[in-house]
Amino acid sequence: MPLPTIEWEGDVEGRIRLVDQTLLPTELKFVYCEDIKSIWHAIKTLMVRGAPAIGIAAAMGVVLGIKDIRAKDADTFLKELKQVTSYLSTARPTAVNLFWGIARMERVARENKNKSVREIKDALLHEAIRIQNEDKVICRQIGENGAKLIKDGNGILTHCNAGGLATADYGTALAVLFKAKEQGKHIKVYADETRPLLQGARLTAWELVHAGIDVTLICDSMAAHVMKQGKVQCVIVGADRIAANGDTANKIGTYGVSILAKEHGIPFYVAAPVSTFDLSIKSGNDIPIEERSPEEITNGFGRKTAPEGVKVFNPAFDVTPAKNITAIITEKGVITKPSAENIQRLLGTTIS
Ligand SMILES: CSC[C@H]1O[C@H](OP(=O)(O)O)[C@H](O)[C@@H]1O
Repeated sequence: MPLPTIEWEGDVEGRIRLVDQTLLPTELKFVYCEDIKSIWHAIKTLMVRGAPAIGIAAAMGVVLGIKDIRAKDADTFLKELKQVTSYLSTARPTAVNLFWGIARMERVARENKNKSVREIKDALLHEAIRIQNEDKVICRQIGENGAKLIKDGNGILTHCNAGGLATADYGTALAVLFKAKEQGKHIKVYADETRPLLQGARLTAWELVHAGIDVTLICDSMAAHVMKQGKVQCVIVGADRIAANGDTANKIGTYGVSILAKEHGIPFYVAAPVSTFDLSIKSGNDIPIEERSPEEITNGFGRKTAPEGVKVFNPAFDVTPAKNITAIITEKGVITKPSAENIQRLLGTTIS
């Protein structure tokens, strides 16, 4: 049974329960967020992370935030709701799902503005839970669509974690692997450890070991060698924001892997829900790239690994150009050789 990454407990006065992913793989611990500051902190510090999971966390964070709104009328409530959503929007900049989740909540509030404040709050809670439950279905559809690209005996390289822990429970890139295994395909996965926060080593390897999938952990710098040895027949990664032309922001290092894949004639797949597309952004040049603290590199997991005062550059994401992407796997279908035209053809012009 897939592990629930994040769930709501109770009614509108309830709380969020989530897996604290910073403790994995050594400790599986559920923690509770009962106010908006604690969910903001959980997103910021990657206790909960991964674009779809961040979207769910933001939506549930809105429900935490409105607990403190005492407005009796809908107009005042909507004004105070804006303060809640503006605050949540500052947690992390790159994964568009955070802003997509918030926008869905704001839309529901507007649609219910002629009701009582209590009814609006109930509608917002239902929407947050709907977003979580939709993600469970969407990820399984991504798995179904992507597994068609996987052949029995394939070696597959992945980067970072786009597994159940990055979503409600089933993953995007890893959903394809889970589905391929369910179909009886024998696959061998090579998981990049993914410096500096090691989501590949700590999370992807953990998920795949528990799923009984053959996984080999490698350092990021080994990907080229493994490809040159003919061990990899395809690469599959997640995404945090996909521009209208198919340029894709994902964990730092993904762009380099796409170049290596191209050099070795290996298909490079991105798996992502439609909600990760940002059609308001024409190309990857416009995707905001989060920069994180130097300590993630100089004090990785509690050990000093760099001289005092050394300059550090720590972008958490990079952008893979559409020309390096063989196909984008979504719940609506597979977009081969992604471009503004075929993305619009599959998605239409708006993303709900
Ligand atoms: C299914 S989205 C997963 C995506 O999010 C990760 O970033 P972070 O761990 O910083 O939230 C990484 O880019 C994954 O590919």
